[in-house]
Amino acid sequence: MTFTANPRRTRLAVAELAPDTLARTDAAGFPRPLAASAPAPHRDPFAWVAEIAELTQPDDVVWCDGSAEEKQRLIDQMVAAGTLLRLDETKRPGSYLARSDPSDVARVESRTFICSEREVDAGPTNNWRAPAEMRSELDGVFAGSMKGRTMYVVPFSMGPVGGPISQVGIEITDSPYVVVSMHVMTRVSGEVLDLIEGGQQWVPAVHSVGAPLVDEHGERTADVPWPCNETKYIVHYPQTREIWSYGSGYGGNALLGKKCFALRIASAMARDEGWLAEHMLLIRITSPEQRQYHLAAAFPSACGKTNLAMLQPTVPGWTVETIGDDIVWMRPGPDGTLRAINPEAGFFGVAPGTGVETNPTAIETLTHDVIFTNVALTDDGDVWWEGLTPEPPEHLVDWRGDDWTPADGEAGRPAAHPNSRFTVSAAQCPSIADVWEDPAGVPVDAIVFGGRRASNVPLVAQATSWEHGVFMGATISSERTAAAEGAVGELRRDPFAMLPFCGYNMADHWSHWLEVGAGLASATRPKIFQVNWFRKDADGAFIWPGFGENSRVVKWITEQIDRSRGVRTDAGAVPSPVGLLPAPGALDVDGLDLSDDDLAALFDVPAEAWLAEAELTGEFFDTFGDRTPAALREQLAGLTARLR
Ligand SMILES: Nc1nc2c(ncn2[C@@H]2O[C@H](COP(=O)(O)OP(=O)(O)OP(=O)(O)O)[C@@H](O)[C@H]2O)c(=O)[nH]1
Ligand SMILES: O=C([O-])CC(=O)C(=O)O
Repeated sequence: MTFTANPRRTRLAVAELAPDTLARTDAAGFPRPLAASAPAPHRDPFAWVAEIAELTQPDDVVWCDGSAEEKQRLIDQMVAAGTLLRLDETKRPGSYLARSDPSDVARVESRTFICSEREVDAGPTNNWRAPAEMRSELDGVFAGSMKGRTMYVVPFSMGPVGGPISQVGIEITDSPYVVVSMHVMTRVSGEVLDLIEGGQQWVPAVHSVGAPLVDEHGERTADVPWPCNETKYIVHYPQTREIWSYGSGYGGNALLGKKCFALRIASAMARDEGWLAEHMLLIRITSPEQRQYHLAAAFPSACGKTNLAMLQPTVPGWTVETIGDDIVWMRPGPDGTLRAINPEAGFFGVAPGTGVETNPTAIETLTHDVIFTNVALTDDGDVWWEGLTPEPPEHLVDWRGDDWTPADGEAGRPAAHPNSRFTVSAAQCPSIADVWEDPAGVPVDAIVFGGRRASNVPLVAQATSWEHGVFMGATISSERTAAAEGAVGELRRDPFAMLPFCGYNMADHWSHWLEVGAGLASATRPKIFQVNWFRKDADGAFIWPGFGENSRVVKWITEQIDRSRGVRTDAGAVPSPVGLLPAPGALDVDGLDLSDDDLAALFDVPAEAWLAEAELTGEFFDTFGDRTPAALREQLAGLTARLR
């Protein structure tokens, strides 16, 4: 095994990592627990790297520094290995296509585990396993898992390096695709090691594709473009802040700064430390009067966060700037406002459905320096996916590498995988706000919860109080999308859009939200709203035009904030059993091809259906037993009474 030291840290010679730190037994001869058991904040990163190398047995260990040269070197290596295909330089400069193994295309929620000491602390919505049991299982799984491969050590920051709301981690991975993606999605930097040495808490994250290049006889085996393993583990120890991921090279399973750290582990940190880690986009809105508002919105995976984050308003005089499209960390500031950052540095966005009509900003963002995964390849070396252009090209190579013609599409075989993605730096997004990297964050004025609902849920409603808003968040249901394995279209509860991402008991998450809200200054406490772009008519067509037209809803939301602050005195809303709805005429629908019946259908609150849903909400709350906050039970009783 050879170690390539981070050039900034020459003292990391292999001799210094040898035998002491690699010993598997302590001085008294007892088996030493593997890296996985020491609480993260006190762990020595160099000893930890040595332990993981000892366990996984790679050929080489390479410390990554986040430089452009490092990224290009790995890209060139992946092009040579067939993992990446270089796209035509004149059409898509600096861009590449990866085709994953067809079995490794989305997050695997059934193999995602929250290993808190007590099952009740993971709660009924998470897969729980006892930490000790999982640790010993993973010791076996990871033993020798990197044989024949290079182990990369990737120090990264979520949020600007050293910022007051930021956090750091180190991902160990045997996948160069993951390293290059981490370069785009996080801030990979040697400075992170300085922060860790200075005593900053950090999250150790181990990732292996689970495909050693040496067989059971010790013989070298050939590599494949997308190595992975049928068996997968996405494991989190929220109490000791650790992540172990095995068997997948894809997105949220493997880029461990994203869902694993920035949501599952960070949500547990946030609960302990009084802040919030949420599955949200973050935008800055400027009105024609130059008033500014910051809006954070939680939607389940593939329900429109990236689209709303890059909204091009159709209402004249308004602008929306992007700060983040997937994850938001919010911390009460010294002045009682809620300050928010986007901890990521890039977008890992859904390709299908992204076109000039729906998200022109994304299309502009994607003109160069992009890694596409599982989209289709055109005959002239560019990419295509369903929704990029109204008509598909005459011939394509589909996401599996097979020939494809429009007839295949008509036969129900999409050219791009429904969860195909682009990985691109946020800095190259034309609508990125100049404050997007402000370490102190932006003050949040509005919090929005959304989902994909064909019926029942109105286009927009405002919560009547913080508690009511938390109730709205806790009761989100949404139709399943292709972002995770499972039946697409099936309605499932997705509280706070965090069902797959909360690293502790979901009901405790609701209590935490109630507490954080109570601690905010009442004058600037964000107002909470619920939206639904996806309501359908009897023929199954979307009633609301969506996309850029969502700016009309955003405008009403900001006007409601103005009203709450006395900036406007006109009546903007009328009560309904489910919250405040826009008063007649208050939602700007000028110029939209929307009949009065359509508008009525968008805001219809069918009492019967809502009562049935309220009953199911009661059952859902019961699954959390007495952990469900009393305030939410009161909200449910209030809703039921109003509906009756
Ligand atoms: N009908 C309709 N579809 C929309 C709207 N906004 C987004 N979509 C579609 O929803 C899909 C997912 O949108 P994204 O914005 O990528 O979703 P996301 O929430 O960022 O997804 P993740 O990256 O998985 O978290 C795309 O196919 C979009 O075209 C809308 O306002 N109306
Ligand atoms: O994590 C992923 O693989 C992709 C993603 O953003 C999501 O599913 O919300």
